[in-house]
Amino acid sequence: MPPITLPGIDAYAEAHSAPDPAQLAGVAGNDLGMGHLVSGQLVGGLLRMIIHSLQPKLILDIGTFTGYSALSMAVALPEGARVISCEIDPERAEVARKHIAEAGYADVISVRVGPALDTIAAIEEPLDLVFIDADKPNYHNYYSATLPKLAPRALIVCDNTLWRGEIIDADSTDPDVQALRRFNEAVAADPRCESVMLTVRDGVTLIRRV
Ligand SMILES: C[S@@+](CC[C@H](N)C(=O)[O-])C[C@H]1O[C@@H](n2cnc3c(N)ncnc32)[C@H](O)[C@@H]1O
Repeated sequence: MPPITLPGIDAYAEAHSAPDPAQLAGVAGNDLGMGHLVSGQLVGGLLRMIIHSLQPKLILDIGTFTGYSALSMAVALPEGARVISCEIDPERAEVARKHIAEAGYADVISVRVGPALDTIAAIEEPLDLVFIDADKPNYHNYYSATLPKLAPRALIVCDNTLWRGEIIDADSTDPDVQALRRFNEAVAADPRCESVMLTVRDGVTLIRRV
């Protein structure tokens, strides 16, 4: 993925940030030949910083893929806390379950196979942290479905909200760009929340309910 920052800046930031925890070795999507889909070291580190402060009990990870984001967060969780991770593709879910079991987190992370919106609808406990990183046309649906379920100090973290910088290309006809643009505009205009869009890697938006 081409960076949205100056050439070399992401590599510099990665070199001067905590490395991926050892439990993530081999989880970065390469076994499925799609390493570019994982959220990566900087986003994983940002999520762990949030978790250390927030001390969440329940995290929702929307978009499991190989389990990289779920494991990135699980390693920082306090005792007794859990991650529910949503994946529509059964093959990817199996790969993720294998990685999660090998890392010793099978009791902490539950991978739910099926459309994430169905998984979200079945969750009754308050969500302390939500990481949205699945199909872009559903970002607004994931936001709408999780907002009413948030615990008082919860955060929603959304990946890829600047989409390789193409988000500001007014001529883009890419359906993902158009969906992300509609999502970004809706969040910025929603009086129920406060948000900040960070130019980290591919764009990361943090949202809290006010
Ligand atoms: C970008 S990848 C997730 C990467 C992961 N969060 C990480 O950091 O390693 C997006 C994943 O969302 C899954 N996905 C797409 N549509 C979905 C849906 N409707 N419900 C659940 N998962 C979905 C895809 O199969 C894919 O594995």
